Amino acid sequence: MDSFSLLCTGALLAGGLYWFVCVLGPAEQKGKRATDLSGGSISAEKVQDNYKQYWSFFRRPKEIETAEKVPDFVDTFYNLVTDIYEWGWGQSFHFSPSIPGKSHHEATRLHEEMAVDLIQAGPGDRVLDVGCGVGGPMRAIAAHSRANVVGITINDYQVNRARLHNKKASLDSLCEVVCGNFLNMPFPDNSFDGAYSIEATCHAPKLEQVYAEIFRVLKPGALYVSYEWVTTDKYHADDPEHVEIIQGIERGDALPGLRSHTDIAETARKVGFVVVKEQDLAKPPAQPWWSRLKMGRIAYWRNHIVVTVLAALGIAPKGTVDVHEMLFKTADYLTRGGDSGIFSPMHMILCRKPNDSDDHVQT
Ligand SMILES: C=C(CC[C@@H](C)[C@H]1CC[C@H]2C3=CC[C@H]4[C@H](C)[C@@H](O)CC[C@]4(C)[C@H]3CC[C@]12C)C(C)C
Ligand SMILES: C[S@@+](CC[C@H](N)C(=O)[O-])C[C@H]1O[C@@H](n2cnc3c(N)ncnc32)[C@H](O)[C@@H]1O
Repeated sequence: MDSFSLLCTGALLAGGLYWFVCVLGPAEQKGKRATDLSGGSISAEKVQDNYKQYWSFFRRPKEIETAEKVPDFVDTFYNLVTDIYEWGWGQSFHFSPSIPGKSHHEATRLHEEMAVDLIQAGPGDRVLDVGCGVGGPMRAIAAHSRANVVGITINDYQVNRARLHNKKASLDSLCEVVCGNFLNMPFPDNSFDGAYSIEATCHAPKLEQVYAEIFRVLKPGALYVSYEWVTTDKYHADDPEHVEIIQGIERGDALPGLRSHTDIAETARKVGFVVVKEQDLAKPPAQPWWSRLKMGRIAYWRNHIVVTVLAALGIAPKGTVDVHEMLFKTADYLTRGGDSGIFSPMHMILCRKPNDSDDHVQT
C-alpha cells in the first residue's frame, strides 16, 4: 500500500470513528444514544399518527381551549419529545442563564440549587417537584439539600426514566417519582414542607388550578418557588412579529397559551399565597439563557441527518424526523423570543402559605 492509500485509509477510519463516537453517541454529555430514540410510551408505528394528532390541537383552537383535554395533549407531547430532549439537552428540561466560565451543566445545576435554597429546604424535609420530567433538577436538589424529593409528572415514560436515573445516581432513597396530574394531585392536604416547579406549570390550562393544588398540599408556613414561562412587558399583542414568535413557542412546546408576567403574582395571591419575592431571572445582569440554543445550531443540523438516517433504516420511529423538525423550528422561535426580550422562561416567584395564626394582609 503506498503512502497516499495509507493516508486515505487512515482518514476514513478516523472519520468513521468520529461518526460513531460523536454522531451516533449522545449529543449531550450523559444523554441518550441516537440509536435508542423512541416515541416514549407510544409504539414505534404510532409515533407519526400521534404527531399528527398533536398538531390537530392547534388546527382546532376550540379543542385546546377545552381545559380537560390539555393533560392528555401534554402527555402525548412528552412521549414524542422526551428521548430527543435527553439526547440533545440532558436530563434537566429547562433553561438557565449562561454563566461566564461555567459549563451549561454547571449553570443548570446552580439554577436548580437556587430553587431549593429559596424554599429553605434541608435534610428530613419533604419537598414536592411539580412537573419533574426525567428528574434532572430533582437529583441535583436532593444531592444539594439532602431533602426528600417527591416528583410528579403526567407522563409515565418519564416516570420510568426518572426512576432509572435516580437508581443509577444512588439517589433513589431521597427521590421518589409519581405519575399523576398536577391539577389533581394524589397527596393529602398539608403534607409537604416545601415545593418547587421548574418550567412546568406553563402547561396548566389555568394557572389558578395548579397553584391552588400546590397551596392545598403544602403545610402552613411552607415556601413554594416557581420558574414561569411568560411574555414580558416588551411584548405587544398588536405587533405581528411578536405574535408569530409567541405562537411558535406555544405550538412547539405544548402550551395552552403563554401568560403575561403580570398574571403570576396575581394568581398566587388569589389562591391564598403570600408573595415573598418576584423577579425575572432572565433580566440583565443575567447572561442570555438562549445562547446555548444559538450555539447548538450546527449540532441540530447534524442531529437532523442522524435522525433521518436512523428513521430510514427503521432504527428510529418514522415520526421522529417530524418531531425533530418541529423542535428545530421551536429553537428558532425561542431564540427570537430571547433576543427580542418579549419572552422569559424564568420569571421567578417565591410564595409562602400563611400560618393559620397569620393575619391575611397581602404583601
Ligand atoms: C420547558 C420546556 C422545554 C424547554 C427546553 C428544555 C426545550 C425547548 C426546545 C428544545 C429543543 C430544541 C431544539 C432541539 C434540537 C433540534 C435537537 O437536535 C436536540 C434537542 C433540542 C436542542 C431540544 C432540547 C430541549 C429544548 C431546548 C417546555 C416544553 C415547556
Ligand atoms: C419542560 S418539563 C420540565 C421538567 C423538569 N421540571 C425539569 O426542569 O427538568 C415539564 C414537565 O411538566 C410535566 N407536566 C405538564 N403538565 C402536567 C400535568 N398536568 N400534571 C403533571 N405533570 C405535568 C411534564 O410531564 C414534564 O415533566
